[in-house]
Amino acid sequence: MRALTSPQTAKHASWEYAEQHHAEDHILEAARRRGEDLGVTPVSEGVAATLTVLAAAMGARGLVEVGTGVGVSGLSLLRGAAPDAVLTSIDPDADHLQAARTTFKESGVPSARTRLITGRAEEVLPRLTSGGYCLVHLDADSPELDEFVEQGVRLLRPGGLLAVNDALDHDRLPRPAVREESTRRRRAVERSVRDDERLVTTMLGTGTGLLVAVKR
Ligand SMILES: C[S@@+](CC[C@H](N)C(=O)[O-])C[C@H]1O[C@@H](n2cnc3c(N)ncnc32)[C@H](O)[C@@H]1O
Repeated sequence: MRALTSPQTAKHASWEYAEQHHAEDHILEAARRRGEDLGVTPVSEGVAATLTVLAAAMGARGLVEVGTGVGVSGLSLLRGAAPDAVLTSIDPDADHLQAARTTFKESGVPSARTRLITGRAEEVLPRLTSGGYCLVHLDADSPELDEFVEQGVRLLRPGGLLAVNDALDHDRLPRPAVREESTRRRRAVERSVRDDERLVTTMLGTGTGLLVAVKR
């Protein structure tokens, strides 16, 4: 009997189903609408849910994020983290940070649990304490992505977790013919994380790829 759907179509349907496994509440929906207004693409629903689960599994207390955006990923991290966890999140765009503040406020996150820093990660990350954090999330496309990864590993305590969103560069990374700068950058990051003996890593297919690594 002929298959009704191609393997690719079936695979895509499974991915879409998995993305929506966790229905989002009205607070994250409102944050996503603010993202549309500002031209910010928040992490996907599947990535948001994965970040919550990872933060919960670790009982994360100190978290660092590059690319606050409208706060979808930040709130998702805090929802999984320990009740006294503090999220340090960095973004150079004041409008994005304001939108994220609204997201945190609407969710009832006390302001003491977020440290929102207006700045570029390449300037801010080197000032943060080595080994002082449980989880580092990177979600900003930058020519300095490899440096953010190196800084992220430096910031993690042993057992800490690094997560890099959009690690498959909008699904372009698996196509060898694609040689966009952003794709090359992510290929290099994937290789360096995989080859780094300090790390245990895997690539999750959620969203457009979530590269995760634990520091030994
Ligand atoms: C894809 S959005 C982040 C979305 C956010 N994680 C969320 O879920 O709402 C990328 C963000 O990275 C910020 N960004 C760009 N360059 C940056 C840099 N060098 N350091 C820190 N953030 C940067 C942008 O201003 C933008 O808000």
